[in-house]
Amino acid sequence: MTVDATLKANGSAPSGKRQRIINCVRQLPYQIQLGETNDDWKIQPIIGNSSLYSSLDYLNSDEKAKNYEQHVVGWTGEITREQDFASRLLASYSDKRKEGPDDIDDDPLYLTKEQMNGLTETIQQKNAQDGDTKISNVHPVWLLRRDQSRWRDYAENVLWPTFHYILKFSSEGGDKENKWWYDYVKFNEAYAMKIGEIYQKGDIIWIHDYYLLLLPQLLRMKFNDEDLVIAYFHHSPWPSNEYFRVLPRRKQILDGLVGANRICFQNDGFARHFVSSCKRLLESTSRKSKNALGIDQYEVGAYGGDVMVDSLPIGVNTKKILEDAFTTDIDAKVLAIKDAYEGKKIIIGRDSLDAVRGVVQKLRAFETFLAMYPEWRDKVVLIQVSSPPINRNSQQTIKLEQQVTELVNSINSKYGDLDFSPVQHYYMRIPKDVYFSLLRVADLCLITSVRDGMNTTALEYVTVKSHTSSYNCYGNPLILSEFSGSSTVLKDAIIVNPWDSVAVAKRINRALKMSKEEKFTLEKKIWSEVPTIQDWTDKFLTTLDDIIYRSSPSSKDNRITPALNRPVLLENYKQANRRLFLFDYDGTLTPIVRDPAAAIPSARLLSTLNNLAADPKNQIWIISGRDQKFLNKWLGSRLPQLGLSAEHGCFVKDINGGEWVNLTERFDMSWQVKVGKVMEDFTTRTPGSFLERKKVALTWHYRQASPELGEFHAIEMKKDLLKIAEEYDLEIMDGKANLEVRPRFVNKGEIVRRLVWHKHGTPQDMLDNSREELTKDEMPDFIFCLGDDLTDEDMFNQLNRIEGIWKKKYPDQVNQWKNFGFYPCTVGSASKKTVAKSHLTDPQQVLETLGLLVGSVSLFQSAGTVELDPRGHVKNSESSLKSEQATAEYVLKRQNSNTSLKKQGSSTSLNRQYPNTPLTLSRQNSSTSMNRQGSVNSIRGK
Ligand SMILES: O=P(O)(O)OC[C@H]1O[C@H](O[C@H]2O[C@H](CO)[C@@H](O)[C@H](O)[C@H]2O)[C@H](O)[C@@H](O)[C@@H]1O
Ligand SMILES: [Mg+2]
Repeated sequence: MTVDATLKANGSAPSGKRQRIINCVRQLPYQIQLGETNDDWKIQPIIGNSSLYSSLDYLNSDEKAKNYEQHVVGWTGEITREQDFASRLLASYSDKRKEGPDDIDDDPLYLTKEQMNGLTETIQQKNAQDGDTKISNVHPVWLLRRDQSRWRDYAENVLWPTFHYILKFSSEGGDKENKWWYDYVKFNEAYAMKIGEIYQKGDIIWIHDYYLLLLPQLLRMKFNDEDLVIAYFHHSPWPSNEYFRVLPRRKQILDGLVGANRICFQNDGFARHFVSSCKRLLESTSRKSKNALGIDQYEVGAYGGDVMVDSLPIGVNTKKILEDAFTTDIDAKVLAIKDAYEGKKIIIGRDSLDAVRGVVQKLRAFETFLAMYPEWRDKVVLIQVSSPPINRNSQQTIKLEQQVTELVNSINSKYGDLDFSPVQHYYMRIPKDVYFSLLRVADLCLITSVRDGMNTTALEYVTVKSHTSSYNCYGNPLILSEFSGSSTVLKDAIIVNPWDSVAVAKRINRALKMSKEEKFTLEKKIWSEVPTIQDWTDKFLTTLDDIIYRSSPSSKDNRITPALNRPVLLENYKQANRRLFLFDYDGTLTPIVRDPAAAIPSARLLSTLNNLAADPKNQIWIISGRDQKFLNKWLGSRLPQLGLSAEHGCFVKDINGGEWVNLTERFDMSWQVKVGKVMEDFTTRTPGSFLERKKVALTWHYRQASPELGEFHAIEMKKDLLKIAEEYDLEIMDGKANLEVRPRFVNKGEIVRRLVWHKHGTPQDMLDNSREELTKDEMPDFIFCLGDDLTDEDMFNQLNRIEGIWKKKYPDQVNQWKNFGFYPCTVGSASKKTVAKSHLTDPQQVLETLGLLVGSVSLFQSAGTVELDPRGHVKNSESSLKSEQATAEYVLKRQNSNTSLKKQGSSTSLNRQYPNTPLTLSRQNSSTSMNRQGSVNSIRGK
C-alpha cells in the first residue's frame, strides 16, 4: 500500500518513514531574474496564488515535516534579465504597455547546467532565510525559449476563458491555437520528465490547476505503475458541459485528466459539471456516494478507470493573516486612511481587472446605490484596487480598462466635487501591508465577480474582521456574489446577483446601516465558515488516503490501462526494420455506427494506410470479423498491399494478392443450420434485430432493436446456443450489440501467431502452423496491434504469450526500452478489462497515431512522454542540437563582453535608483484617470 497505514491511522509516521509528496505547481512561488552575470540570481516572492503556496508552506512546516517529505516541481516562470526590468520600468513611466509576462526579455537565456544548479541552490538558501513560502526540495522545470510566455498561451488564452464562460478562443482558433496547444503539451511533458527524475515508488503526486491537465495521464504512461497515486486539484471553476464541449481539444483534456486517481474541485457544482462532461464526452459512468467528511463524491468510470471526483473548498492561512495584518506599522496605515476619509464609510474592493471579476458590475451597482440613496452621497467612499491581469495587452483588457475609466469618471463627476471623489480607483498591485490596512479599515467589502473558483479576498476579509483591534475592526459585513466559488462556503455573507445593480445597491444600503449587534452575529457565523489552509491540506490528504485504501490497487478489476505512449511508439517505429501491424477493423479503424453496411473506410484512413504500406519495412494486416466480400470491396481492392483475415480468423489472404485461404475447410459446418435457426427465431421476436450470414460465422445484431429487449434476448439466445456450441466446439462471442458464433479453433489470436512466427512474406498456404522458431533477421522488431472488442483480446493474449517466450528464448534481442517492441493496444476506455498494455480512446485517436507514424500528424498533437531539453526542444532533435551550439557560442560571447556590459551604466543605474521596485507599490494619483503606475507608498484621501 502506498500511503503508510500508520500514518493513516493516527496521523503520525512510524520512525524514520515519511510519506513523500510531489506537489506540482504551475510556477514556483518566485519571480526570478538574472543579473549581469549568469550566476547572479535575483529572487522575489510572486504575487497571487497565495492559498496554494500557503499549503506548500504548511507541508514544509516542522509540524508536517515529521510525517511528510514534500518535493515541489514547478516552472521557473519567465526569467528576465535584471537590466530589462529597468527598461520595463522606464517604459511603464512612459505609459508604454510594458508589464507582465508577455513582454519579458527578448534576450535568449542560454544557461549551462551549473548555472541552473546555482539557481536551485539559491532558491533553497532563500527558503532558509526569509519569511516567504518555504519549500525545501525544489525541482525547477526549465523551459528557456526566447518567448518564454509561450508556455502560458494555451492555458491563459483558451482554457482560462472557457473555464470562466468566455468564448474568446474561438476568434483566435486555427494555426495559432494549434501552436499554443503544442506548447501546452510540451509544458506538461517537461513536468513529466522532471517528475521522472525524482519519483520513487510510493510517492503521492499532487497536481494543481489547469496548466497541467495532461500531466496525470502522462505520468500513468511514463510509470505504468498500478500503485501510482495521482491527485489533481482544480483551483478554477469547471464550466457546464455546454461550455466545456466547445473546446476542440476537449477529449484530449479529459483523457489527460482522468489519468488521476482523484480529481477535486472547489465545490460540488464544479464537480458535477465535470462528471457530466465525462459522461457526455467520454461516455463514462458515474456513481454517487459520500466520503468520510460527508461530502458528495462521484466514482467516474472513464478513460482513467475509476476516478474519484469530489470537492473541497480551499482555505487561507488565517493564523498568518491575523499575525501579518495586526502590526504597529499597519496600525499606522489604518489610522492614516481613517483620517483621510474621516466621517465616511469605507467600502473596499480588490480584484484583478479581468472580465470575470465584476469590477464593472461593482461600479454600476455603486452608481445605482448613490442614485437611489442620496443621503449617502458624500458619506461613502469606494476604494477599488484593481490589479492588472496576466494578459494586460489583450484587446479585451484594453476595452475593460476603458470601460472602468469611463464609469469611474462618470460616478465621480456626477456624485463628487472638487474635494472628494466617491470612487478611488487604484490600478496596480498593492503590497500586502497596504492590502491588510484596507481590509482592516473597511466598513464593507464588496465582491461582485461574475465567475471565480474561490475568492480569497473574501476569506481574508472575514479573517481580518474576526479580530477585535483597537480600531474597531470586528464584524463589518461582506457582500458576496452568488457566482463566486466562495459563496458556497461563506453561506452567511450577504449574497447578491452582481448583474442586478438595484438589488446590490439595496444590500449596500442595508449593510452600511447594520447595527453593531447584527454585524457581530453575522461575523460570528461567517467566521466559522472560513476554511483554513491547514485544514484543507489535511483533509485533502486524509480523503485521498481513503480513496487509495478503498480502491485496492492489487485487484485486477481496478486496473487502469495507461494511454498509449505515442512518442515512445514513434521512436521505436523509427528504429525498427521489420514492423508488423495487426489491425482490427470495426470500432478500431472506423467508428461504430448503427448500420454495419455504413461502416466504410474514410478517405483519411485509406490514405494513411496507403502511406504506411508504402514503407517496405511495414507489413499491414487487417484482422477482422467482417467477411471476405466486405474486406475485398472496401480494403483489398483499393489497397492490395494489405494482408487480410476475415471472419475472426477463418480466412486469410496474403499481402499483394493471392487467393483466400480457408482455415476452416475441414470443419463440419452443419452447426450453421442449427445456430441459424435459433438466431432467426430470436430475430422475429426482437424487432429491429437482424442476422448477418457470413461464409462461416453467423452474427446476430441487435443495435437497432430496443436496447433492453436486445440485451435480454442476447442473454437468452446465448443460453440456447450453448448446447450446440458444446456439441460442435463452437465459440459464442459477445460483440458490440451483437452475438457471433464460429468454430473455436480459429480465432484472431491464431492469425497473429502465424504471422509473428513466420518471416515477413511467407505465403499463407506454405506456413508451418506449429512453428515457433525465428532467426534474428526474421523477428519483427515492432508489432503494433489494435482492437476494440473481446475477440481482439485473443490477439493481445497471443502477443503477451509470445513476448513471454521471447524473453526466455531471446533475452539478448531486447531493444533500448528493454522489450521487443510489442504494442498490444485496446481502443476504448482505460477502465475496460483487457490484457492489452495500453489504450487509445477511439478510432479518431487511432488515425492520429497512425498519422504520427507516417508523418502527417505532429508529435505534439497529443501528449506522450518525450525527453525535452531545458529549452523545450525534443532532446537530440535538430533544433535541440542547434540550440546547444548557440548556448556554447552565447556563453563565450557573454564572457568576452562581460567587462563592457559592466560599463553600460544607464539601465543598471536605474536599478540602483529603484532597488526594490517590484515591491515598491504605488498609488494611482488621479481618481479620474487610470495611470498605469504611480509611486506613492501609502493611500491617502482627499
Ligand atoms: O472484428 P471487427 O472488424 O471489429 O468486426 C466485428 C463485427 O463488426 C461489425 O459489427 C459491428 O460494427 C457495426 C458497424 O459499426 C455495428 O453496426 C454493429 O453493431 C457492430 O456489432 C460487423 O457487422 C460484424 O460482421 C463483425 O463481426
Ligand atoms: Mg472491432
